[in-house]
Amino acid sequence: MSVAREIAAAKINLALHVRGKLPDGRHAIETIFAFCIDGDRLSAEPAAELTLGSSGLFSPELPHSEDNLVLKAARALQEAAGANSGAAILLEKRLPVASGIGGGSADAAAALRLLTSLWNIDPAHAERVAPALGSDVPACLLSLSARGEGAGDRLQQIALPEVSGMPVLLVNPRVQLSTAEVFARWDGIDHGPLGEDWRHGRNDLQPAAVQLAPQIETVLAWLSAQIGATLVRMSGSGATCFALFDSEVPRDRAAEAVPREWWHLATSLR
Ligand SMILES: C[C@@](CO)(OP(=O)(O)O)[C@H](O)COP(=O)(O)OP(=O)(O)OC[C@H]1O[C@@H](n2ccc(N)nc2=O)[C@H](O)[C@@H]1O
Ligand SMILES: Nc1ncnc2c1ncn2[C@@H]1O[C@H](COP(=O)(O)OP(=O)(O)O)[C@@H](O)[C@H]1O
Repeated sequence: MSVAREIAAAKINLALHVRGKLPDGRHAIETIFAFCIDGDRLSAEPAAELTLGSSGLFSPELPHSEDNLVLKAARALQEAAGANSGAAILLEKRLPVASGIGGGSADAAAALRLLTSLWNIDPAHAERVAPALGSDVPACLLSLSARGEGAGDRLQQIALPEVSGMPVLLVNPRVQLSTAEVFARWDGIDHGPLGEDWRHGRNDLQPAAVQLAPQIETVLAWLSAQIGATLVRMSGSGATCFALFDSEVPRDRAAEAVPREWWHLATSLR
């Protein structure tokens, strides 16, 4: 039987500026999305019903399968396309849950791509259902570098030759942070737009995330002290932080030295 496979690529926000509030209560952001070559892994094969199984280090931390964004995405797509086929989906959960690197959004987007191909339906259905599944889902559906505005779902694809293929180290102090709680603690001050060069940008959610998880400052300081780290920042609403490197050797050396109680992933950007 044919098995379809997809990577739910880990997302990082190279910069994330919060500019204000939107009428729907969410926040207006300006961000640069970049994607790693690694992430969660999804596979699916045709079946009469829609089912989800999971494996992987972070599988025990996933919500009950009906609340899982993978099944929510699958049901939304089924409805939009009027498809009555099912699928047996498997999720290998390798990325920490609620960690600022896409997580559920990347899985939902990967499920949309996977089922679009398995059910042989128009990809426009996936694009239509993506925004309601989460502000980050349209970016994750694309999984290519992009500038995001609005709630993060108004996208403009951009080439980022300066980081394409660049080695990156992701580190999480093993604390889950709720995106809603972090946004709720944003100081309400517009610290200015994200200009042309994201390297001069910031992550405006960092102070709010640090209030909830002070360990983030320890991770940022640790990454900044690593030889060869050229830029260190927190991703999304945290608590995962990343360091960019010019080559793999110093990234791997840093990866080997990551304290054992933290999670890390040595990878590179697409
Ligand atoms: C902060 C970002 C940056 O890329 O990433 P993560 O930390 O989740 O990875 C995203 O904007 C997160 O997108 P996503 O994870 O899809 O969030 P959603 O499910 O849409 O929203 C969860 C909650 O976060 C808040 N939220 C989200 C997006 C936004 N622009 N403003 C908000 O205030 C709202 O309280 C919302 O109810
Ligand atoms: N497949 C999934 N992977 C991770 N989280 C999921 C998944 N499905 C649902 N969730 C829920 O979504 C929340 C993670 O969302 P969010 O905080 O936006 O994560 P992140 O910051 O990693 O993007 C978690 O609280 C989790 O309960």
